[in-house]
Amino acid sequence: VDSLRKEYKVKKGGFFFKKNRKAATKNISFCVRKSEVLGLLGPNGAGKTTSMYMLAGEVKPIAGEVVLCGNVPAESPGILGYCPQNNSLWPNLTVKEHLEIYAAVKGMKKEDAGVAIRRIAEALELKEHMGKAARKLSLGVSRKVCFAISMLGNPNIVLLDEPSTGLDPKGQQRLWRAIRAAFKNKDRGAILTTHYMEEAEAVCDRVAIMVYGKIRCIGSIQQLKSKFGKGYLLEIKVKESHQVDQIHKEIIRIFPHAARQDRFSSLLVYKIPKDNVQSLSQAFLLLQEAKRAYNIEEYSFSQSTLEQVFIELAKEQEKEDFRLNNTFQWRHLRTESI
Ligand SMILES: Nc1ncnc2c1ncn2[C@@H]1O[C@H](COP(=O)(O)OP(=O)(O)OP(=O)(O)O)[C@@H](O)[C@H]1O
Repeated sequence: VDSLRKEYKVKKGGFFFKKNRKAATKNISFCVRKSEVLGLLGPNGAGKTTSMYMLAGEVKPIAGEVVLCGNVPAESPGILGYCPQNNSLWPNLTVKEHLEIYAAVKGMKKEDAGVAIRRIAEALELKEHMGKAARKLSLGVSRKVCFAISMLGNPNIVLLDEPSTGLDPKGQQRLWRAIRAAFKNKDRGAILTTHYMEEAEAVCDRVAIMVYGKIRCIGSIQQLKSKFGKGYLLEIKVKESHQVDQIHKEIIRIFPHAARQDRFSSLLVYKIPKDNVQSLSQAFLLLQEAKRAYNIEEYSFSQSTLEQVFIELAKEQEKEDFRLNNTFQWRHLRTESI
């Protein structure tokens, strides 16, 4: 994906903005490797769905280029599978009919289609729903059907726009297993948008975080945590509450800029800035010594979670929204006063 840009016309309060176009994606570029699931994360309005629409060919970009498998046309059968955010199913057709129609559209032979449909129905626990009309399906089952349709015919590239929305935890786990199995060590790749950090951690090999129409960062989850995580989280479970003050002093001695977060009599929680930790082995050595010296029940010392990284980066979009909204109100007021 090379420098993909999309702008929409903006209309607010019944009239157009002075600059009446808003960029939903600002020249985004990235690539998806074979056997990789690339996660596209971002706050609401960051431009994920617009990106998916452009990749699927539903929306025309104003600039940029998408190259699929060495520039094979997207409409070639077997190239692209797409699970859009909305469950676009025919209300009166059954699940089986949906799968058979899409298999035929994708050019699958009838025997191959039968085998593939049985296999995917089993993997996603869809068997008992095969004869039901789409309008009678729950949101979660409809979602699974859309995913199944996108995977039919083993496409080389699959676009999954929030595939697990509406699924219960067990259904999510099943779907994640199916996604992993479909792409791991296979000659194909996927782009998956999600609001669930757990989903990104479970299925994505790399993650791109979009903020305000731009790809703010891209890399493996570990790389993003190391680069954008603000530090570490230390949680200490205290056995003898009279020792809290001494333990606190010891923690400040080990990590001089540790910031205490919560105040419970038996739990101490600290945020530790990165530069207070020269080496992880040294930090664990000192914490082990403190554990023995103060009879600490247990402690955990962990890196920022993907969620914390996401929240930090998403703040940039909030700031930008605030700035734009205020500019707009100011213009609005001026227009009204004229
Ligand atoms: N048809 C449209 N007309 C005008 N503006 C649009 C249109 N579709 C999207 N936008 C705007 O483009 C920006 C990106 O929207 P998009 O739906 O791609 O974000 P998103 O990251 O998918 O959000 P969400 O997580 O809520 O699905 C937003 O500011 C949105 O308001």
